[in-house]
Amino acid sequence: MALFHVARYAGPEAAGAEADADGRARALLQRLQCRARERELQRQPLQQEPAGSAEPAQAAGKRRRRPRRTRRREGGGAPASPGEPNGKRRRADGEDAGAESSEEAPEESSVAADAARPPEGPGGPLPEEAPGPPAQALVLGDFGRSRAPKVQPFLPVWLAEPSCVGKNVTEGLVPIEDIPEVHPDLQKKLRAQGISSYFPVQAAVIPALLESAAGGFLVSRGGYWPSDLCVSAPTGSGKTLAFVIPVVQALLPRAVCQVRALAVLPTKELAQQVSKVFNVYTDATSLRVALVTGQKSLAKEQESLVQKTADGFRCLADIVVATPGRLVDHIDQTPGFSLQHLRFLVIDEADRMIDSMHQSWLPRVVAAAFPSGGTRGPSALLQRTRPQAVTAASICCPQTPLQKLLFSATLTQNPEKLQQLGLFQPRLFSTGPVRRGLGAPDVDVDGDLGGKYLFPAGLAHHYVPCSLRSKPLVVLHLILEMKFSRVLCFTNSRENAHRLFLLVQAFGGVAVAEFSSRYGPGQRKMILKQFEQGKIQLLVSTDATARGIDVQGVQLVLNYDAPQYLRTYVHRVGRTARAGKTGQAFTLLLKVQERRFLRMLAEGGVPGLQRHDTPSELLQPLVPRYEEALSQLERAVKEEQKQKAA
Ligand SMILES: Nc1ncnc2c1ncn2[C@@H]1O[C@H](COP(=O)(O)OP(=O)(O)OP(=O)(O)O)[C@@H](O)[C@H]1O
Repeated sequence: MALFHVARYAGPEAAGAEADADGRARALLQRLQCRARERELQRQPLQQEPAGSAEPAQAAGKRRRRPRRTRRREGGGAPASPGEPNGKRRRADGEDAGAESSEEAPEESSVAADAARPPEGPGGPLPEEAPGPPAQALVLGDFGRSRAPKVQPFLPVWLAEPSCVGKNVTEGLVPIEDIPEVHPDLQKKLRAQGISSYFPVQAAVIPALLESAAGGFLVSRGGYWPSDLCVSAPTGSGKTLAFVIPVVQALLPRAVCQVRALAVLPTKELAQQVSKVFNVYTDATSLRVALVTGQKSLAKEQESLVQKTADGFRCLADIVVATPGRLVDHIDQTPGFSLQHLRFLVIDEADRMIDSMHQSWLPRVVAAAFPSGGTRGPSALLQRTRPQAVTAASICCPQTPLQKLLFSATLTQNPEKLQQLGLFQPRLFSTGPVRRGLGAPDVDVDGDLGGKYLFPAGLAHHYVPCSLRSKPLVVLHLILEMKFSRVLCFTNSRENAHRLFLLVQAFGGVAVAEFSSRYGPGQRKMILKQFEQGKIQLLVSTDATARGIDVQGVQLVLNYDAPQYLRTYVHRVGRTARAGKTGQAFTLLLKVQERRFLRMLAEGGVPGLQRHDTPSELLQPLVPRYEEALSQLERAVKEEQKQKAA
């Protein structure tokens, strides 16, 4: 006889494959429970309900639908070809594969949450397949009988009590001269770039980083290792300069050329963007920046990293900006590429990089930075060991510490995920919301009740209810009506991006281009450049441009396909309203998507979401041209399919 029934508790942040597997298992369990309940109800109605009452049947019907809802994916429709496969995951080339997909591992997926939620209704009988416990048995996690109380996260102190940073980049600016610790040459460069004040996140992080690097390349005063830093601030709030300035300054007194700073980013485009910023601030210094993303051949990249000399190898780069896969290639295959002097490891878009930890790039970097075999020669003097307690012995040898710097607009608050990064006495800088403790509501630094993430103050959020057939028409209407010169439109798959691009092109009157893994890195670079230059009015893109990409003057972000996860929404809409500017975000929603999407945004604390209706009278004038464009699209798609088959 079973004494205990253990109902498993799934944490709120079930993610990735685990969540999928869990979700499937739970959906199966729910289906079994529902079936058992239906059978029970069929037996009961004669006792409880008057004959002919429709309620039990309805109730059973309602319950029957629940498990199906947990599996549904709201991918949105194909632009012009309903019935086409939609939202299919596709591996893009190299590092960008994950970025292309709209399926960012959910930080907290509502679908998973739905699946994890116990079946509703008190006193529901247990399924026949799983006979109930004896009356006197202790039932652990008895979800079937009572609703499980929401588990409050218990956060470590460093996560629960961050250093608060102002969220608004138009307020609380700090004039450059008010942070005199920044090197005069760098101040001059900032001014030359048109920057006269630091944004709040920069004003908080730059002095903290400079202070932790005050001991030069060696451990800080008193032999203490510097804390690793985590920075969570909204999109477009200037996080890049928050690490570029202090890293460049710390490396300026360059005794010998070694890789002392490494920035790892999830996509080639982002890495390129960050290396460009490093180049601006290292210009006219002796510091060299190398970009390793796989855009060039391995041999070409090796030439920028190391040079063979008579007695070994000479390092050519002080700062390396890399994508994780290519970085590991160089650790494995580039003779003389050493990370033994690495002082800063910058992990930008850190939550996304944690998702890519299965590639094991971080353990490889750490192993390369702390070689176990011991070093010979002059550098043996600075041989370092992993962080340890400060003792008289540990401070008698000079040591170069390795400091990890994490940045993201959607930094995870999940200690288990962060633990994978092996952070040393971490310190968090956050624009909130701050979790004040068990049961207390989240409060942001300005005292407002906040949601999960913060958004740029100048961003206006809208949603547009529409049907699958009218989606492309609504896009055309919005673009033609609003007359914005730079619009970024996101789809959930590269097929959708391609078809929408072909359709808008066939419609005419809009300078349109597409951005996805259909194009090679060189072409993608050119497309982004043209978009930045204003030669492209509408860029239809997969999520490859959703994160970090900083294109000046994007006034409108259109979610042609609604994003499935809040994190994806935060990053997509964050391509506009950057650096204190204003911007608009419109999300097209099918009827079936509305409820879930609005709930997701409400939980995420999206401020002032507005409904924007597009009555059919407004769309009507576009219909004749649109239908012509549709037939052109059909022909183009057939032609492409023929070419593919040939
Ligand atoms: N102090 C400043 N004054 C004016 N503009 C700034 C300042 N700091 C950064 N910027 C500009 O703000 C824009 C956004 O900066 P950045 O790309 O670093 O944002 P971010 O916080 O990294 O955004 P995301 O989370 O989307 O990657 C850039 O164009 C940058 O040049």
